[in-house]
Amino acid sequence: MSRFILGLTGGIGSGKSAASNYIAEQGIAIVDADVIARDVVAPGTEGLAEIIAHFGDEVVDASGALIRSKLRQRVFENPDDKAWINQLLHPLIREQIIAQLEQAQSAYVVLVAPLLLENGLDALCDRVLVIDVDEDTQLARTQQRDSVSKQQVEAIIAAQIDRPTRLKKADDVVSNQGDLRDLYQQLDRLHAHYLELAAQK
Ligand SMILES: CC(C)(COP(=O)(O)OP(=O)(O)OC[C@H]1O[C@@H](n2cnc3c(N)ncnc32)[C@H](O)[C@@H]1O)[C@@H](O)C(=O)NCCC(=O)NCCS
Ligand SMILES: Nc1ncnc2c1ncn2[C@@H]1O[C@H](COP(=O)(O)OP(=O)(O)OP(=O)(O)O)[C@@H](O)[C@H]1O
Repeated sequence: MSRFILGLTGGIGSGKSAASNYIAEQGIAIVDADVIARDVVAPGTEGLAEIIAHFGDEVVDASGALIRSKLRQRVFENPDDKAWINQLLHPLIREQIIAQLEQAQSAYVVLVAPLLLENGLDALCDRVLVIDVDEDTQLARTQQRDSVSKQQVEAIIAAQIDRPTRLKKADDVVSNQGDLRDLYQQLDRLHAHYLELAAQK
């Protein structure tokens, strides 16, 4: 692929969506793995049919839609269930990511994925930007956003790459410990840099 692809990652609740929404406002195309992860289990998909065959009818509601909170509980309480859902969904997600990256049209393209480094999706990218916060901030912001227990967020953090390893793999790091204005200021500088790098490619 000749276009410049920025991989954007970070742990749960680090601010990936806040960062990518801001970059999107600058006219940059975003491919979001979390959005794709929802599409591949939408009603009527092969992905959802396999989930029902494995977990049973209790993970879907009366309309046939996946009850995500139920699956989340199963997946992050049971390592075998987590391994099973990952082996089902990660190839489907990867395939869609590649298709969307090929179609994206803008000065550069951002691939946002919580498991960018864990799943080797960084191989698709020219550069990796990590959104970084400490674990207390991850816990506080995720619990404020979702109705989810501290224990469950801790289990999700434990299922992701550890912070020092993530930071070591980054080309660029943005700290999101401050307020959103502070985040946007750091992103403004990087965006200008990415436009230059993309123009050189
Ligand atoms: C378990 C599910 C149904 C829970 O859905 P829910 O709507 O509650 O959460 P959502 O999808 O928004 O994910 C929230 C965050 O959890 C983390 N997370 C999700 N799945 C995983 C996973 N398999 N391993 C580690 N962390 C994960 C990410 O940081 C993500 O941003 C869902 O996360 C899922 O289908 N996960 C498997 C697919 C996957 O790996 N998605 C991540 C994108 S590649
Ligand atoms: N700098 C900030 N100050 C205060 N709140 C913030 C800041 N950045 C993000 N948030 C809030 O913290 C929560 C988590 O941010 P966001 O959803 O962007 O994280 P994420 O990395 O995309 O999470 P996930 O991995 O769960 O998809 C959101 O409710 C968001 O509005």
